[in-house]
Amino acid sequence: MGVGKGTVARALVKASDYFAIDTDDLIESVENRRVKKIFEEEGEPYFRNLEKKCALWLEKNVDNTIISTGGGFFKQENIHRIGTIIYLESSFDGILNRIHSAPNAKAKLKKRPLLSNLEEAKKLYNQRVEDYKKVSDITVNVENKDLNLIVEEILGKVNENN
Ligand SMILES: Nc1ncnc2c1ncn2[C@@H]1O[C@H](COP(=O)(O)OP(=O)(O)OP(=O)(O)O)[C@@H](O)[C@H]1O
Ligand SMILES: O=C(O)C1=C[C@@H](O)[C@@H](O)[C@H](O)C1
Repeated sequence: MGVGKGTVARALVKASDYFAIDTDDLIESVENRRVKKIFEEEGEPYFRNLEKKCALWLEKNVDNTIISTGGGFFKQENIHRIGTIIYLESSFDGILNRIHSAPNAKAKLKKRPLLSNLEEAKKLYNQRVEDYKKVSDITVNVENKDLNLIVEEILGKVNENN
């Protein structure tokens, strides 16, 4: 949430032949409602089940594509069969600064139910940070780094990895 997935994905599309999709966007599209509404109206397990369905579909049907994912998507059992996993690394404060300095900061915070309580969000970040490192094939630090450099690093590391 707020680490720059969307921004980085859009820059990667411009700089390469890849196209990009986003798991939260796919889920919102098939449900015809926002993630926040899905959490409110159906609860988190229902959302996680949609992520699972999405993960199985991605594994079977999507290749050579940049897939940005929701922050909890890494837990999907088939994650390694979907593709190369890139971790955009940042401190919690780095993420918060990003979100707060975004021109649409208020809307962004409203959209993300798990960010509504900062203490809880920090707890979740601390719980996940080691798992993110473990699950990823490639790590790119994005804190205070120019977008062009991030793109260059990702494309370089993906080439090395394949
Ligand atoms: N390398 C960067 N340098 C400076 N600002 C950045 C960089 N990457 C992203 N940002 C800014 O940080 C904010 C959050 O980025 P973005 O919306 O891409 O995050 P996200 O991870 O896709 O968030 P969410 O999952 O909540 O949609 C945006 O205002 C964006 O312009
Ligand atoms: O970190 C998470 O678990 C989430 C992040 C968002 O992108 C959404 O996928 C949803 O709000 C859950």
